[in-house]
Amino acid sequence: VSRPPLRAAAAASPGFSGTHGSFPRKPLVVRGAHKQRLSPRPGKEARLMLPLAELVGCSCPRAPAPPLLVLYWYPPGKRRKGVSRRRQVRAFLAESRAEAERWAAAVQCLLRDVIVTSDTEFSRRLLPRPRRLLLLVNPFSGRGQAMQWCQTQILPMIKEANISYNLIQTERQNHARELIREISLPEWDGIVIVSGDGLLHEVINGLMERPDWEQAIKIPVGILPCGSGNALAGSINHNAGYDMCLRESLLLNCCFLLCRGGVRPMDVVSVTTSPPPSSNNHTAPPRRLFSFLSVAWGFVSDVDIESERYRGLGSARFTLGTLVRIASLRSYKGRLSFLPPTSCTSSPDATPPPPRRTISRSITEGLEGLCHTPIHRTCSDMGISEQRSLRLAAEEPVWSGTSSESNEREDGSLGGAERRSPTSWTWPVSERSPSPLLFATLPSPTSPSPWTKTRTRGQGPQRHRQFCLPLNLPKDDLLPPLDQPLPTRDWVTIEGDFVLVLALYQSHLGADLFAAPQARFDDGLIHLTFVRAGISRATLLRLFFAMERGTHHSVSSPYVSHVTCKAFRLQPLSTRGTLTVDGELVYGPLQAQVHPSLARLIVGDSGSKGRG
Ligand SMILES: Nc1ncnc2c1ncn2[C@@H]1O[C@H](COP(=O)(O)OP(=O)(O)OP(=O)(O)O)[C@@H](O)[C@H]1O
Repeated sequence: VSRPPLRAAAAASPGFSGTHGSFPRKPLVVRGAHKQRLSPRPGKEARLMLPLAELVGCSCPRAPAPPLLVLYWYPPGKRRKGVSRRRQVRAFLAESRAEAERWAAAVQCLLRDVIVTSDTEFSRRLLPRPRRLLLLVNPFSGRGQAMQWCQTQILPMIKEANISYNLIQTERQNHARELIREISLPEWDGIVIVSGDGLLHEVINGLMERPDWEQAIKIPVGILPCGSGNALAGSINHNAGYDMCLRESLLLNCCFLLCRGGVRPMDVVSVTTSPPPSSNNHTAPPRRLFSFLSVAWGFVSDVDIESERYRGLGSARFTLGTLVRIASLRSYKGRLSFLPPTSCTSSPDATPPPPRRTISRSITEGLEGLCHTPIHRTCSDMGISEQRSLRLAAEEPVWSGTSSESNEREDGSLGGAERRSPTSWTWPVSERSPSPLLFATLPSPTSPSPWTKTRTRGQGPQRHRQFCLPLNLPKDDLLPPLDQPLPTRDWVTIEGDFVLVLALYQSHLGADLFAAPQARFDDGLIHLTFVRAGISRATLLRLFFAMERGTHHSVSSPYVSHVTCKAFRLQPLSTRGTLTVDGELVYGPLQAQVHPSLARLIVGDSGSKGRG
């Protein structure tokens, strides 16, 4: 197309289709752009609608290129479910460079939600500054394709969306966590991990370990899935209304949503775990961490940890791990207590309650009477201080995007060394303690070579070393301390042999495991599924197959229960079975409470078929 529609750009926004009211200054709601051939070809439609919801960005190539407006579209694949989006580039020749730039400004205003009216004069001045993202890449996540996918899929799309970025490869376990504790956050509009869910767990905990955690945890976080489970990415994909998909298709969907940039509140669950049994220090206090995904005990966590050895299979490792574990089905003795949502009143943290009475009714009897939720009987400038956790920038590749700079700072105000040195536990004497920080354990600094795939995941807190938690962290006001009994009122307790206990707060447990269909990012609920010993292998298998479609709540079994709660406590009563938080190994007993909407998640905008 060689002349209009670009020629018409001087007027309001011709060429864009949308709705607006009769009052001329009412904000326009623009749905897309019409493309029309000046000389229609026989058999082809002259007019084509390019929906704004599929547009990622635009550019105007500099001279000596002709005055072009280039639009980047990523329409979803249509032929088969789960087929990747396809990149489409459409270039339009304008009459002058100024006109092309005015069109580019108009497109970007619409993409960045700048309010426009029918008499808006589009120009670059209306635009907010480009977004700046910090990308943290775990090169060993999943099948080790994260860097390759960065180059082939992620970075090109991010550049097309006019987003600037810095990219850092993590070198070892807890690298991202240390980095996040120290960077200057105002430099960034978001922190995006290019990895599996484990790296986001580090980022959330790094944010909560900062003295300024209250602001820090509000920085939007995003995920570009390169792991083998990709639970959060599956939830984001589902939330956008897209069909379930895996691998590159899922990555492209998530990258597209990231470029669109809408943010939603996300619940965070505070989890208090026990020190490792091997810990020499018997007086070691419980460890507190923050979780965005799940707590799992028994079957699910065993599969997660044991299937590490099949990592080369990608997400199929969980299928194989599930089959292996079903073949040698185990049960685990324990006690599970939970607080249903209707009965939440604050705060047992004053005087400890009298000893708890275990509810000894059969599980379905007892729970159906007590629970609100029906039990389905049927079943830096990174701002990084120069400590910067031990040689970050010098040795690892750091790429800068369109307008970002590598602006490392000299000031080490949050100096990590003092915080890393203590080797014993110290609790503040009182709330008025001069130190704003409390020392706790953190995984050992011993770092495996970044270039060998020695994954420390799953080796547990034995490797932990010291880290600091701010004193003013949000209180778990529904829970007494871990070593004290729970209130008798309102709590439901089940004791016996379990096959699994799964507490989930996202809709997906893996990209293809729709394990909590009712869950929303900010519903303020923990979705608990527990399966008691006695279930047959066939029913368990059916349960997992049904989970792929989210229909497992209709699998009929008296051994399977689904409830929601605000807090729970889990006490393993035998040494069997692993316990994981967001896929990372921890030790029980543990307890957890949801903190609604504490964090913010990049989920894409309403331009996609958003849910809720
Ligand atoms: N360079 C690295 N070398 C070794 N471990 C790393 C490195 N970078 C990060 N890690 C650790 O690897 C752990 C697992 O990473 P992550 O969950 O992101 O990927 P994954 O395990 O492949 O994904 P999934 O959980 O979906 O299987 C993280 O907890 C992180 O601490």
